[in-house]
Amino acid sequence: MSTTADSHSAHSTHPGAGASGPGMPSSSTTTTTAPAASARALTKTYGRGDAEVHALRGVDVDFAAGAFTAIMGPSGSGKSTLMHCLAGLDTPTSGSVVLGGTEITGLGDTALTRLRRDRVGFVFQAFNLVPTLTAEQNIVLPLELAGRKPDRAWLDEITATLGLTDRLKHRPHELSGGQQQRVAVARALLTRPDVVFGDEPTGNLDSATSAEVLGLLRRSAREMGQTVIMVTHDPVAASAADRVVLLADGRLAGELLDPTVESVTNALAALSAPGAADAAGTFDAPADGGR
Ligand SMILES: Nc1ncnc2c1ncn2[C@@H]1O[C@H](COP(=O)(O)OP(=O)(O)OP(=O)(O)O)[C@@H](O)[C@H]1O
Repeated sequence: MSTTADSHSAHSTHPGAGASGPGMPSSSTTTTTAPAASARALTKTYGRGDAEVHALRGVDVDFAAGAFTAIMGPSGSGKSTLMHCLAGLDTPTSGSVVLGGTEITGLGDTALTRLRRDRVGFVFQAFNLVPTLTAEQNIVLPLELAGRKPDRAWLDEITATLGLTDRLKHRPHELSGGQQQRVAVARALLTRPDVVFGDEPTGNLDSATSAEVLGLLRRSAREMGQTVIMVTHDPVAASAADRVVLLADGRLAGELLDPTVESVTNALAALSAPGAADAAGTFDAPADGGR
C-alpha cells in the first residue's frame, strides 16, 4: 500500500510548517527523526476456526513525531485494534510495533506495563479520573505511581496552557465535562510520553467543549511537540488533526493531509461504499509519515 514508506518527515514543534500537501512525492520530505510510533506488517487475528476475525491484515504505518494524527474508518475496520497494538494494550498476532525507538512486540507483561506507564499517555472517552482526588492529584497520579516527582515547572505550564490553574484543588464532580477532560489531557501530557493516544476523547462532550479539547490536543502537538494519535468516528474531530489515516477491513486504505470535515466525510463515504476496501489507496496518499 503506498500510504506507507520508510521515509519520515522532519520533526518539528510546528508540524504544519512545510507540510506536504496531498499527492506530494515522498522525495520532497526531509528525513531527520524517527517516527514516534510505527507498525510493520501488523496483523491481529481474534478467535479460531469459524470464529476467526482478521482485525488487522498487514498494516504498515508511521506516525511522525510531533504530529497529531487521527485514525478513521468504518465500524469494525480495526481502528481500536491498531491503537491498542501501538500502545502496548494488545499483542499483535504478527508484525512489529516500534514505540519511541523501542520494539515493543515481544516484550513481557511487566515491561509492557512499565512502557504504558512511562512512555504512553491515554485520553479516553470516559475521563477516568479518581473521584476522591483533586484535579492536581489526578494529574500527578501516574507519575507518583511510578515513584517519580512531577516537574513543577512543566506541570504549571501544562495546567496554565489548559486553563486549569484555578481548578487544581477541585474534585472531578466539581468540574464540567470539558474541564474533566482537560485534567485527563494534562495527566497524559505530564509524563512527556512518546505518544498520547486518544480513544474517542471527545465522544462524551458537547460540540463547543469538544472543539476546545481538540484545540488542546492540536496545540500539544504544535506547541509542545507532543505526538498525538486519536481514534475517532467524528469527521469534525478528525479535521482538527494534521493527518487522517484511513483503515478499511483491517488494511490501510489511504490518508489525508490537512484534513477538512468535507474531505474526511467524503473519504469515509467512499470507504463505506460496496467494494471500497478493494479500491484502497485511491485517496491522497503521500508516502511519508505525514509531516
Ligand atoms: N476481543 C475481540 N474478540 C473477537 N473479535 C474482536 C475483538 N476485538 C475486536 N474484534 C473484532 O475485530 C474487528 C476490528 O475491531 P475494532 O474494534 O478494532 O474495530 P473498530 O474500527 O475500532 O470498530 P468501531 O468503529 O466499531 O469501534 C471487528 O470485526 C471486531 O468485531
